[in-house]
Amino acid sequence: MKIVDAEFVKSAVEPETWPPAERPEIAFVGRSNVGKSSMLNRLSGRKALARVSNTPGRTRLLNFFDLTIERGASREILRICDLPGYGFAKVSKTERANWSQMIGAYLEEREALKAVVVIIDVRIGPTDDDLEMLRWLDAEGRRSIVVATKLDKLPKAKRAGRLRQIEVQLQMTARSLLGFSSEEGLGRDELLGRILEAAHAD
Ligand SMILES: Nc1nc2c(ncn2[C@@H]2O[C@H](COP(=O)(O)OP(=O)(O)OP(=O)(O)O)[C@@H](O)[C@H]2O)c(=O)[nH]1
Ligand SMILES: [Mg+2]
Repeated sequence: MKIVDAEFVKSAVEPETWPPAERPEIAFVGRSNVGKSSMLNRLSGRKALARVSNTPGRTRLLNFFDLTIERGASREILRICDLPGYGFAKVSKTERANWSQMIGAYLEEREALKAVVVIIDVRIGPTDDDLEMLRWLDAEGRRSIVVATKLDKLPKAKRAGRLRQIEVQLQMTARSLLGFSSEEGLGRDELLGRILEAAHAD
C-alpha cells in the first residue's frame, strides 16, 4: 500500500466553492499547531504538500488534497480536507464564530465525508475542545478516527502506557486510539489502513 501521487486541489470556505463530492473524503481536525499538516505530509510522503495551507490567508480555509493510493494492482483516489485548527487563544470571538460556522457546515453537510481524523497531542491528551468535537461528531453520526501524535516526544518506554491512559480518558478500546509521529513516521501504515477502511464503509 503506497501513495503514488498527492496534490493540492483547492482552498474554499462557502459550500458553493467546495470541490465536487466526487470521491470518498476524510477530514483532519485538531487544535491549532497539533500537527495536522505534518501528518498529512508524512502520510503522503510529500514534505511540503500541506505547506500550501500554511501560507497566510489560507489558514482559515478548508484545504482539499487528493491522494492516489496504490494497493496491489488497483489504484484509487481519496480526498482529504485539512481543516483550520481550533483552540487558538489569540483568535477573536468573531473569528471563532466564523470558524464554528464554516467547520460546522462542512462536517454536517458534506456528503462525501466518510470519517474525521481527530488529532490530539499525546503529551497534552484530549483538551475540552477535543472532547467537545468528539461528542459532536458522535451526535452527528460521523465516524471518527482518533490519533495521538508527537509520540516521538515521549521516551519509548512511556509511549504504550501513555496511549492507554488516553484511551481510558476517552473511554476507548485498545484498537481505537492510534499512536503517530510525523517526525519518526510511526503509525503511518495503520492510519492509512484505517482511512481506507473508512472510505469503503457505508
Ligand atoms: N516532534 C514532532 N513535532 C511535530 C510533529 N508533528 C508536528 N510537529 C511540529 O509541530 C508544529 C506544528 O505542526 P503543523 O503540522 O503545522 O500543525 P497544524 O496542526 O497543521 O497547525 P495549524 O495549521 O496552525 O492548525 C511544527 O513545528 C511541526 O514541526 C511530530 O509528530 N513530532
Ligand atoms: Mg496546518
